[in-house]
Amino acid sequence: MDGVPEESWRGGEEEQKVNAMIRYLNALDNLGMTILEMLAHGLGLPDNFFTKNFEEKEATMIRVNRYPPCPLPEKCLGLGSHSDPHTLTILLQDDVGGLQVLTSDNKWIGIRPVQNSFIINIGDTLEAWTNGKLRSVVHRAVLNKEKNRLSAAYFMSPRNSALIDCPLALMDAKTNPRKYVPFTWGNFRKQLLVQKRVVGKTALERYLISK
Ligand SMILES: O=C(O)CCC(=O)C(=O)O
Ligand SMILES: [Fe+2]
Repeated sequence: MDGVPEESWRGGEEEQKVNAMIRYLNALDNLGMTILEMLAHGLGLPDNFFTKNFEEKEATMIRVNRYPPCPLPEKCLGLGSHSDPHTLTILLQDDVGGLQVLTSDNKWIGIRPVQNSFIINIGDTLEAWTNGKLRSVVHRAVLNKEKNRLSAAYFMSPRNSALIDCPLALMDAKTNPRKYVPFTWGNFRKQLLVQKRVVGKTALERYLISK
C-alpha cells in the first residue's frame, strides 16, 4: 500500500477486502503445498522435497482470464495450446466450460466444470524435476457462442535460485535416463519472458537432452 495514506483504507471495507483476499491466497497456497507434499510422498521422496524450495514466493502469480462470447467459436481460440511452465497450477473455472486438454493420442477433450472444485495441472517445471514421471498437460481454452467465461489460475513457483534437477531415485541409466539438463527456475523464467508466446510444450523443450 505504498503511497496510500494508511487512514484512507485501514479499518473500513477496503481493509476487509484486502484481508479476505490474503486469506484466500493463503488457503490456495496451503492447498498447493499440501499437493506438492503428497506428490513427493507418492514418488518415494522426502515429503518436503519440493516444498522446501517454496519458502520465498518470488514468482508465484495469479492470472484471471475473461473470454468474451464469440459468434464463430470454431474459428478462434480464447487461449492457444500451451503447457503451464510453473510447477503446479490451481485453476478455478466458472460453469460455462471451455477448457480442453490434449490426450496422448492427440485428441482435444473438454473438461466439464464441477462446482466448487479446482483443477490441478502439473507444470513443466515439475515434469523436468521428476524426469517426466509427472507430466505437464497441453491445454487450451475455446470460446462460447453466447456466454462470457471467467477462469482464475494460481501458478505456484519455487524461489528463483531453486535448481530443477531430477533426483537419482527417479532415474535409471537404462530404462529412464536423464531427460532434461538441470536448470534454475529463475533462468527458465527469464527465457519465458524472452520467448513470450509458449506453443504446446516448446518452453520445456529447450532443456531436453535429446530432441
Ligand atoms: O481458462 C482456462 O480454463 C485455462 C487458463 C489457462 O490455461 C492459463 O491461464 O494458463
Ligand atoms: Fe494454462
